[in-house]
Amino acid sequence: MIEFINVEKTYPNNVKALQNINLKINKGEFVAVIGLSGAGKSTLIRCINRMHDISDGQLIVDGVEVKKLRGNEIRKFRRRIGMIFQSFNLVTRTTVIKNVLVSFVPQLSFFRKVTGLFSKEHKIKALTALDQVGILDKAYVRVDQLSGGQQQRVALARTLAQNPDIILADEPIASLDPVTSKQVMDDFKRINQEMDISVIMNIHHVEIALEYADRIIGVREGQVVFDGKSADVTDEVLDHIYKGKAEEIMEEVKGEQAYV
Ligand SMILES: Nc1ncnc2c1ncn2[C@@H]1O[C@H](COP(=O)(O)OP(=O)(O)OP(=O)(O)O)[C@@H](O)[C@H]1O
Repeated sequence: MIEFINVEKTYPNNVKALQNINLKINKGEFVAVIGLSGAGKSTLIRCINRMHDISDGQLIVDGVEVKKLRGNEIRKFRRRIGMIFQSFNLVTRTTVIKNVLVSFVPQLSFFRKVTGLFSKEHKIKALTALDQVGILDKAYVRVDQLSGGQQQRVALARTLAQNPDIILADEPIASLDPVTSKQVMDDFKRINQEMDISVIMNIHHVEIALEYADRIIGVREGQVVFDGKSADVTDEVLDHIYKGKAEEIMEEVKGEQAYV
C-alpha cells in the first residue's frame, strides 16, 4: 500500500507543489491522476519513488517510510517501482533486448558489468517481458526502427523485467497517436489485472483516464480536490478539478469573437 500522510512539497524556488496530501492506494489499483498543467501531478507521482523528496509529512510504501531511505536502500527500493516516461528513455541505437537487459545491470557482478555478458536467466526474463507486451518478435530489432507505441512497449517490458509491485507512469501516451495510445493503455490494463501490479498514472487525456482507471485523483493547485471511482466522475467533478480553465477558454473565445 502507498500512503501519503499530510504530505507537502515545496521546491527550492518556494513553489508549493503539494499541500496537505492524504491518500491511501492499495495494491492492484489502477489510479489516474488528472488536473491542469502545473497542478502537481508529476510531483505527486515522483515523490513515490523518491525522484523528489517531500518537504513535510510521511510517505509510506509497503511499510517503508520513503524519506528515511539512504544510499543503497533507495536503489533497492526503486527496483520494486517501475517508472514509465512520456519520452520512453530508451537507447535508440541499440536493440530492443539490450534495452530490456539494462534493467538487470545493477544486479550484475563486476565481471558481467564490464563484459556486458548477461546470464541465460536474464535473457529469458527479458524475452518473457517482451512477450508480455506483445513485441517478442522485435527483440533483435534496433529501437530506432520501431514506432512510438512499440518503443513505449519496450519501456514497459524493461520495467516488467524488474518484477515491480508498482508502476508509475508520467504521461505515458502524451506523444502517441490515439490508436497507439489505446494499445499502450490496453497493455497497462492487462498488466494491472493479470499481474496485480498497481498502476499510478499522470495523464492529460480525461476520457482515456476514465475509460481505463478504476480510481481518479483530481489535483488542483497542489491539493487533492477529488478522489473517487471513475464511474462517479461527472461533468461537475471535472469542472471542479479544472476550475479556472473553463473561464480562460471563455475569455479566449470572447477575444476571438471580438477579433472576428
Ligand atoms: N524542479 C522544479 N523546481 C521548481 N518548481 C517546479 C519543479 N518541478 C515542478 N515545479 C513547479 O511545481 C508545480 C507543479 O508542477 P508539476 O510538474 O508537478 O505539475 P503537473 O501537474 O505535472 O504539470 P504538467 O501536466 O504540465 O506536467 C508547478 O508550479 C511547477 O512549475
